[in-house]
Amino acid sequence: MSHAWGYAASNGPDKWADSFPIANGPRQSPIDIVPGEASFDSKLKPLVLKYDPSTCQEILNNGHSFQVTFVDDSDSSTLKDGPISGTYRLKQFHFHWGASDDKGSEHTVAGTKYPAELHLVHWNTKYPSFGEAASQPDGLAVVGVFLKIGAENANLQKLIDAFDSIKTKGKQSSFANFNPATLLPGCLDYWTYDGSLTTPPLLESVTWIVCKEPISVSSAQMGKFRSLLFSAEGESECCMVDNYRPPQPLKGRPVRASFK
Ligand SMILES: NS(=O)(=O)c1nnc(N(Cc2cn(-c3ccccc3)nn2)Cc2cn([C@@H]3O[C@H](CO)[C@@H](O)[C@H](O)[C@H]3O)nn2)s1
Ligand SMILES: [Zn+2]
Repeated sequence: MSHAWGYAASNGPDKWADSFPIANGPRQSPIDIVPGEASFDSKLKPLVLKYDPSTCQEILNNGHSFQVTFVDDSDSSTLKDGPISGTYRLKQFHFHWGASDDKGSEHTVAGTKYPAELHLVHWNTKYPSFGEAASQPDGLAVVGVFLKIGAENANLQKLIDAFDSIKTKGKQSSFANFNPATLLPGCLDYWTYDGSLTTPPLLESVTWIVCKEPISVSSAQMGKFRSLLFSAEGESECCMVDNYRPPQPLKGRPVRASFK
């Protein structure tokens, strides 16, 4: 497989190890989180998330998901405390979702799949850049938030309203003054473990912080996610769905809980 990875049978997660052998590494993500096997750690601090909406830059279809990218040249939007030490800057957030409401999340909870999962990607400012941090074992911290079918989510709707301008791969448009904190659940209890990027290059540099409480999304809003395309303008249309990697072997890693 060339480096044109994707989620189809020909280039999807089962094929990634051909070009990215780390796919079979010791700390791959996502995982199935089994609450009864997670250990409460009283030393884990509450998450401190400080986001400045003015650092929100653009929304883009990168051919694998859609992402909202932030200006990260200062400590305006950061993650601190929780399981990490130091300051991590917000780089971007994106989602993974399914072709139907019964699947789509990357992490699962005792085998339960959610229809989608939000990832807020942060990099450790002890390193000079995202790219440098991405190759370090403590370089990245990703906050995962599950989406559960329920009431329409007005904050997600602000993203959906921009979809017409990013329908196809490579499309981007300016996207200003969005506060990612509006996508966080009310309770910030979390599970945490050492893992990896869930897309190639699958680098084992991520401290995962997965929130226990989901946020709501309506089934109609999920339908709008599925109106995006993996394909570029002029190519045969391929709906952007099932852009999730399935759970990977835990290989003895501890999963800690910030709550009893
Ligand atoms: N499912 S998840 O685990 O959360 C994520 N999965 N992938 C994510 N990103 C893509 C990515 C690419 N690379 C990377 C690192 C080193 C060499 C080549 C590629 N790491 N993560 C997050 C992401 C990265 N980027 C861009 O990566 C470039 C290469 O480092 C960098 O020059 C740009 O400044 C930055 O914008 N954007 N998003 S997150
Ligand atoms: Zn992701």
